[in-house]
Amino acid sequence: MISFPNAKINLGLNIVGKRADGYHNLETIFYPIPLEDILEIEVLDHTEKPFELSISGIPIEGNLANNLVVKAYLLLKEKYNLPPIHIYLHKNIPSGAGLGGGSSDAAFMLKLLNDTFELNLTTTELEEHAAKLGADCAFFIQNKPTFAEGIGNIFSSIELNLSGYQIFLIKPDVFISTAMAFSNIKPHQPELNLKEIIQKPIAQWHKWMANDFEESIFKEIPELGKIKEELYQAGAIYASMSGAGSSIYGIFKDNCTLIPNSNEGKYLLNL
Ligand SMILES: C[C@@](CO)(OP(=O)(O)O)[C@H](O)COP(=O)(O)OP(=O)(O)OC[C@H]1O[C@@H](n2ccc(N)nc2=O)[C@H](O)[C@@H]1O
Ligand SMILES: Nc1ncnc2c1ncn2[C@@H]1O[C@H](COP(=O)(O)OP(=O)(O)O)[C@@H](O)[C@H]1O
Repeated sequence: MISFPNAKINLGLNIVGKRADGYHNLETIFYPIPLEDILEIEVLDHTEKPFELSISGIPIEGNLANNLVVKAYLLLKEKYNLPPIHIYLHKNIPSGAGLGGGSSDAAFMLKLLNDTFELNLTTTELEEHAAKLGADCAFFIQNKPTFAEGIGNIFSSIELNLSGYQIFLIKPDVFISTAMAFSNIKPHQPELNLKEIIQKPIAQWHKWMANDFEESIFKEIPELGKIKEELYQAGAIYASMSGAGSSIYGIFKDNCTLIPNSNEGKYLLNL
């Protein structure tokens, strides 16, 4: 069975407080975008190994055994005694990009296992399992526009439809540490709640909606701020960094003339 885990962008990201455990409370909107990995599983009949994993496409750093698709499989195997499987993962979503690719792979793996082995897990049960694998992971179970708060793990669905718009996404070749990004932030309450901002015309969003990571990250890596500026100059009606970076996106009213090139980390997507 095959599935296509998609990426997300953050529309606005407010860091609203620091918690006693050192983590930060935030408010953001996760919006699914059609940039997709490919994930396939096949039952292995004659093997001693619990699983095999083949990965292709954009390289992922880190140990294969730490891959979130493996963690998702082992999580359900422990409870439901699943047979050995071969996992094929083709990465099209750049990692370390603020696009949630790893979390999406994990959530789609849970859904794939649920369907393939007829586990009859409910959406809520799938979300509970996903939450154990990463804060934003559960978002990809329902995979629809969502307002997130807490550490990015408390969800409420919102009405927002950007169909007909285009998004131009740029993943520059720079690394940003999420922990470092958080440590440079002074939490504050936004002037206007994100749920109210997205009711306004998109052309007004830039007046109200911000990604709180941008200020310090753009100071450290001016190239990123320049990319955002260039997206506005090219006609974007709203542009922002996604998550803790490093990708930057611009939303266009179906008139984007920028040239995509996935080898250079540039993507044009129809929403
Ligand atoms: C900020 C977001 C918003 O979408 O960025 P992206 O991952 O999408 O870029 C996410 O919540 C990122 O969550 P995630 O990427 O899972 O962060 P983790 O690896 O769990 O955390 C890395 C480090 O960031 C800090 N951290 C993370 C989440 C949070 N709410 N408060 C924090 O202070 C902690 O120091 C933690 O050790
Ligand atoms: N299937 C996967 N795809 C991408 N990254 C993965 C995966 N499994 C584990 N990771 C690890 O998760 C980290 C964050 O990846 P990802 O979720 O794609 O980025 P981001 O948190 O910036 O949205 C990567 O550096 C990688 O080491």
